[in-house]
Amino acid sequence: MASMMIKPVHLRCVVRVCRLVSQHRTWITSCSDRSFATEAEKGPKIYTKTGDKGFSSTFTGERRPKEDHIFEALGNTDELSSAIGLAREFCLDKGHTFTHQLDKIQCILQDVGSNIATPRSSAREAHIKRTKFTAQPIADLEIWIDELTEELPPLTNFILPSGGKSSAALHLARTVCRRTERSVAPIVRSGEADPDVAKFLNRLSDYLFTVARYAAMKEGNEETIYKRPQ
Ligand SMILES: Nc1ncnc2c1ncn2[C@@H]1O[C@H](COP(=O)(O)OP(=O)(O)OP(=O)(O)O)[C@@H](O)[C@H]1O
Repeated sequence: MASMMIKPVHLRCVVRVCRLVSQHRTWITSCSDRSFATEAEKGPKIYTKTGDKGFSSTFTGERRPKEDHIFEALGNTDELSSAIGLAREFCLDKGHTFTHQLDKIQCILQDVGSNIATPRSSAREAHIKRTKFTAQPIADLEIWIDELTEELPPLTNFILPSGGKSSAALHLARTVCRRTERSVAPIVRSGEADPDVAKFLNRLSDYLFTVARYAAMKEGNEETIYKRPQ
């Protein structure tokens, strides 16, 4: 989860590093051997050990157990972005033209994480302003779904996740998206996260289904059709 968002602890580290830099500035500028990097030059360590006892922090500074529904949803969002990242690599290998959409979605998922990590009940006005989730990404997904669907043959059968590596990886990302949606739903229902986050995830699984079919079609791969076993 370290790459998921800028944590409060990172902000604290930035402050600490700035202080260290100013304390050591005289030494740094007078040092002739620049290959001897100070802690301040290297930046804060990725591990703070503050999570070792099974508790972690929300963006609002609350300490909660790691099995809390907030961290569950954050973990799922992180996994979703990773699944899309892997699918994107397969799609890039095949020269697909929609990979910029996957890039954008991965960035939006960072915003989804920030919104989830900021429970409204403990958030100050500044937190809410900074982590507000807008409706625009939902509209973007709808435009992309409609454009891709126009090129696809109509769906007449149940299809199974298949159709080549790009397509199958996009289907896998779709299923992680649905798990993410399931874990976010109770958080939104309790008023702790923005309802547009849930809408975005709901639309994203439709987008991933559509783009998976599109990838299979563009690569000339057959999708496996469900057949009732005889
Ligand atoms: N297991 C987890 N799953 C999902 N989200 C997590 C998990 N652990 C922490 N988080 C969230 O992700 C942020 C970054 O994770 P990180 O692993 O750096 O936290 P930590 O375990 O509390 O700290 P550290 O790893 O430095 O001891 C945390 O501030 C918290 O909001």
